[in-house]
Amino acid sequence: MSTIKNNDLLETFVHMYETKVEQNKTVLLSSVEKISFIDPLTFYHNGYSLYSGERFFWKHPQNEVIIVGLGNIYTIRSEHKDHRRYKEVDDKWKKLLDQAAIHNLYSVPSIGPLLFGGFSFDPEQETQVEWGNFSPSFFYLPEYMLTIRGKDTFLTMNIAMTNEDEEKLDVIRNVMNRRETFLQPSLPVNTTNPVITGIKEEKTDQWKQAVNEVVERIHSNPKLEKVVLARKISAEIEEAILPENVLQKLLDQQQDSFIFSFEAMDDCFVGASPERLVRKWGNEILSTCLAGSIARGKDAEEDEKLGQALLQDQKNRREHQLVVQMISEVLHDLCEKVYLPSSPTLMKIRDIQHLYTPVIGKTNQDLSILRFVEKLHPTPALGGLPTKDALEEIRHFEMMDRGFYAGPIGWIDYKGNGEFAVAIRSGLIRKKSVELYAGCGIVADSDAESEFNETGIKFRPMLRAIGGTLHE
Ligand SMILES: C=C(O[C@H]1C=CC=C(C(=O)O)[C@@H]1O)C(=O)O
Ligand SMILES: [Mg+2]
Repeated sequence: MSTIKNNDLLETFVHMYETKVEQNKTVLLSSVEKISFIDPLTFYHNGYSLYSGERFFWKHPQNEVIIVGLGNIYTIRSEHKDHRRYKEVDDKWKKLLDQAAIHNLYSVPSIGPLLFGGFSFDPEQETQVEWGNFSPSFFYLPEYMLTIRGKDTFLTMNIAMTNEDEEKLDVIRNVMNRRETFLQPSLPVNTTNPVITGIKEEKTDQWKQAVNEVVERIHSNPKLEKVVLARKISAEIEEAILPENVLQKLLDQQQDSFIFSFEAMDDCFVGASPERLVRKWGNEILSTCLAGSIARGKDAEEDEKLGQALLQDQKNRREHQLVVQMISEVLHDLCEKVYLPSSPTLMKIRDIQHLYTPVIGKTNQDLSILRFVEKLHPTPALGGLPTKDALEEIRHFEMMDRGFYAGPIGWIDYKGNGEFAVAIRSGLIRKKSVELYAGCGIVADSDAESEFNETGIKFRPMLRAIGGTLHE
């Protein structure tokens, strides 16, 4: 199946090791092979018994790339609770890459050593128990990684070795031999629905009251323009739910979204987000403004009417415009050229339609994607405007820890290419419970009841994927 013969691969690894090793340092060895196609969810599932709690999944909305990681051979965290967390992750990643020997004959993004993970929405927020397994800035490098790009399938193997590892050849051989286990066509993933024994949401009236209060504060504080408030619902499940089951449903039902999972010990953060924070590919930057929402119609005619109504609705246009303003300012600061359409179009996904404006920039190649993440997060589609004031309102009114919900989630490869989605339409699977999150942009003319309904629609993709419904 693989294009590299095992003996050659072993020799390559040993040679790479010998050229890089220094006393007591971790050496990263990485090799990329082109392999025959394997279904990405099968690969994910094949990693269950050895790597449960250390797997990730990523699918681009147009299937441009699918990346699946198994095993965690190197974790990168930052304890900083401010903007320094982005640079710290970047520095640690570059430092590890300085010690890497990479065998890769293909010049496509998202193969070879690649860091996957994300940042919590608000590092100043105290971590609540449900997010205990997710450090607020948390990335890892997988041992095995499948990348599918168009017709090409690649397998990356990463080995982290220190000079103290005694049986170096054995370490390398073991990693090489194990790879076949993950490339087997396995039994199909069990797709039975979990039995949901209860869905609860605390304090819905209090949430609507908070919307009214935020509206008042926007009226009384001329500086404050927008605050995004989120709700959380918890579903209790009879038996532990497998991330691959949820991913399978999301792949079937949410084809136009980024589909992701990120496992941390017993827990898994999973979602289907329509919103890109930023993509960097060479020196090209793409960010997207997504804010302003309306339901889908029952038929094409009603759908079209609703879409037109959304395009013309002043409240939603304002919600959207504040995001465009912020994202285009950031791109103007960091890019040499910026292309911004003059008005939004519609993005229609299964349950909802949004106002959508892409922003394209050309930057200096040396600028890290994490610099863009730092400057863009949180956009006013998740935080508000001005950012600092909005975050204070969120801390005060939401009374919960968003954890990774609405934070940046994605990947960076060793060449600096990468993509981050905004982790909305998402949930945290924890053994027998799932926490789901959904938010909405509150502006001066928001109405609590319709914001409540809008978040209700935003819960649907994840609720459907775990087999539940929300009775409103
Ligand atoms: C915060 C969320 O959605 C954002 C993205 C698109 C539209 C939004 C809105 O219309 O309010 C939100 O800003 C969420 O889904 O949890
Ligand atoms: Mg909205």
